[in-house]
Amino acid sequence: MASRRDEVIMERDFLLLPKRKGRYKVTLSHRGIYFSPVSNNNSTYEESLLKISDIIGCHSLNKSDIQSTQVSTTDDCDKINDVEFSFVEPPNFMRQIRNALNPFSCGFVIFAYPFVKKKLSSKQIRQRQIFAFEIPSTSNSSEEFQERRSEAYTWHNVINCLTRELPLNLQDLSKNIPPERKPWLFLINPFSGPGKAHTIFKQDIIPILYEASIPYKAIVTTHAGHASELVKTTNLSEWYGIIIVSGDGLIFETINGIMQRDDWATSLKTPIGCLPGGSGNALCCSINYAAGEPVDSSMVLHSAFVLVKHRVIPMDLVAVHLPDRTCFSFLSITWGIMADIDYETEKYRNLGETRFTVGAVVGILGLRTYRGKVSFLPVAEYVPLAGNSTKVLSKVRRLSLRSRSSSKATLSSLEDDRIKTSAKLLSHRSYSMDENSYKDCQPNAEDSITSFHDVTNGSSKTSSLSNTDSLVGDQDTSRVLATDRNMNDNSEKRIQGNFSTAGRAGEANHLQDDHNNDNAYVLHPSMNGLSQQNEDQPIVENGESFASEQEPAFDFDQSNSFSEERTLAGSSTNQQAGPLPVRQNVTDGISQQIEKSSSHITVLNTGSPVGDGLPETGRDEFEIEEETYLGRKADFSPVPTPLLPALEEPVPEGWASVDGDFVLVMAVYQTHLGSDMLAAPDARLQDGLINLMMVRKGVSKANMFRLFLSFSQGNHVSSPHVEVVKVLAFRLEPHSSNGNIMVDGERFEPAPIQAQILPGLARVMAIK
Ligand SMILES: Nc1ncnc2c1ncn2[C@@H]1O[C@H](COP(=O)(O)OP(=O)(O)OP(=O)(O)O)[C@@H](O)[C@H]1O
Repeated sequence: MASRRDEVIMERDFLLLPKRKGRYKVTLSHRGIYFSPVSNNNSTYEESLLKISDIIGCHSLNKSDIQSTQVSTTDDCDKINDVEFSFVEPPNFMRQIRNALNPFSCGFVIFAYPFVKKKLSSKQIRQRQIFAFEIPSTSNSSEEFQERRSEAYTWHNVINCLTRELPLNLQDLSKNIPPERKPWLFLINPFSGPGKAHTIFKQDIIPILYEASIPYKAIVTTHAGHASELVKTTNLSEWYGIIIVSGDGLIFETINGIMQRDDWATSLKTPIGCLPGGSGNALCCSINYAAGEPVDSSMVLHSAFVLVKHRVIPMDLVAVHLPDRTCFSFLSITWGIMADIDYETEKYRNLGETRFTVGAVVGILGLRTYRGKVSFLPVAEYVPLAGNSTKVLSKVRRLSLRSRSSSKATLSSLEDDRIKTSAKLLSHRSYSMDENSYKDCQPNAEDSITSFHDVTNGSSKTSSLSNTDSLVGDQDTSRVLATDRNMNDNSEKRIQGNFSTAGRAGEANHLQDDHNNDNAYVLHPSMNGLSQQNEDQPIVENGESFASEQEPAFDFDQSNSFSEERTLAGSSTNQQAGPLPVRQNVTDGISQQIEKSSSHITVLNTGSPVGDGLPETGRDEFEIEEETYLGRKADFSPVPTPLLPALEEPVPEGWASVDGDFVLVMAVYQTHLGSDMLAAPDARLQDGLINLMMVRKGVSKANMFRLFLSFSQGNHVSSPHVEVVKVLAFRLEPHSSNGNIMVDGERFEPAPIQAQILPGLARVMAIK
């Protein structure tokens, strides 16, 4: 018997359906469900383990429960539930289980997605496995049936609590009843990428939602801008989260729609999930990568798994000031070859990711350069290239970031739905990157000594920072402090900004404020019914595959249930879309912050760019509202961007500038720009940093080919042709109107733009 290190929660004998061949001893622990045949002789059997971390749901096996759920459809829901049940037909194996049930069967079905080795490959991929456990009956009495039934419920409920990471009452297991989930809102773009988003949703996602007992509503977008219109007016509190089944364009549209609401700060707490339906799917790739899931063609299943098993995690956004508006980006800003590839291959989006490969070849063969100026606020010392040489004489120091492991502290801090974390800017050069807590970084003597990772020689150093220009990051103490040579003895020129992140409760909290949803279009998958197998995914029981019968393909359009826009009957607050958060220069922002005068968060005067309009006497310290970004109090006010002056004004002191000819300028804040483009390998969803990369004129086409080939592994960051700088803010000033500027895949005319990181502003459904 396998050794177990965790506590046994429940244990008893079961029969394994549909065969009922012999009894199995089944033990439930926090780690998983162990089971092995009960032998009548002395022979020993190997014990199997279904890990809780691989299980997405558990349904009751009780036949009467299944029937009662099926007949419990109301008039309102009839149509939807017809769709539900006609689509989620039991697959072959599930049908066998269903047929094996009798009216007195009691037990539970487990839906798990463990990693298995892919056939003819060394790759590990997740695969659906279904196990049905029935409690053997000992008599025909109704008392015995009731006992078995209530015991089966307890198993089913406890397993669901464990899979949803809900706290368990170990004293009285029957008290563990997981709360119903709040419905999820899916927005599906039928024209994204190769146009498969709708099919993916029907074939791959609905069964998984069913297995995980997640109620949902799906809206297929009918036009560009549809998602934005919806999220601007919908009562978002009705939904657990918004899940985008598309590419990155629809995520951009959704986030920017939310940011146009008056209550943007509150609304942005609605978690955003994504499923890969587009051609690049950069956020899906980045989320999968952060979760340790494969980032490849099997991504739909892995993304769906991450989605169902997610926690709510803060994600950085970037405020982008364009000449005529502000938008909010979650992915990247590109100019030069990457932007050209992205824009010029849009017409080939039906090729999926291949369009980027074709575009790269065309782009490199006709390599273009663009003249302009890039200014930025680095978090580490920036050592510029010598002249126009493509050889980096001295590499930029980069930060050594924390590991990608999950931060329980962050998650638990979110559950209070209060600010318990904050990132502080102690000066233009200092920034806390601690994922766990963004602890206070009040300057003191200790702070002047800490360590940084110097990529030039790969060594960690301890450095005294007084009068240095280096970023200092102490990973262990969660402190980052740096002093700026220009600011050190000049408090008037220091900025001390604080970006606070307020948390949203994780799922457990969401569930607590669940409510009855009477929306006619919300689908409620049965908690107890049986699911259709995704035909691409063989069902495996104990490692044995069960070929599924060919199910007739469901005609989605005929159902008329998802293929058209649905009004959110009863779900709209009729709230007017708020004014687009306007670009706010530092002066305005700080003036406003003074008016609010609050505790906790302190912004010191930034010096020159802030000068106008501020009282001379008030320059040292201004206070801004607590919960600047995410608290409810931030609603109805523009998003503060204290690092950015007005676009017409010069950049502040302490910024670096590079003027010249560029092949590429790229600012990335997610790891991936596509499944084959590990653009910023050490980026994190919530590290509060922009990875600014520049390739200057002079690089040969052969080297550009090499550079693009090295992209898939993220090795381009160590290429001598690529400058990588981690920055908090930057400005890009093209000297001509040629080319394209792409923000999250959306094109903008080449014109001056500037951007600032907004740490942890959004919420995503991910696993860290
Ligand atoms: N029904 C629709 N008809 C036409 N355009 C739509 C519709 N729904 C959404 N859109 C628009 O389609 C655009 C492209 O979508 P999206 O970026 O999600 O796909 P993609 O470009 O193929 O994927 P990726 O960004 O990953 O390359 C978005 O800007 C969105 O506004």
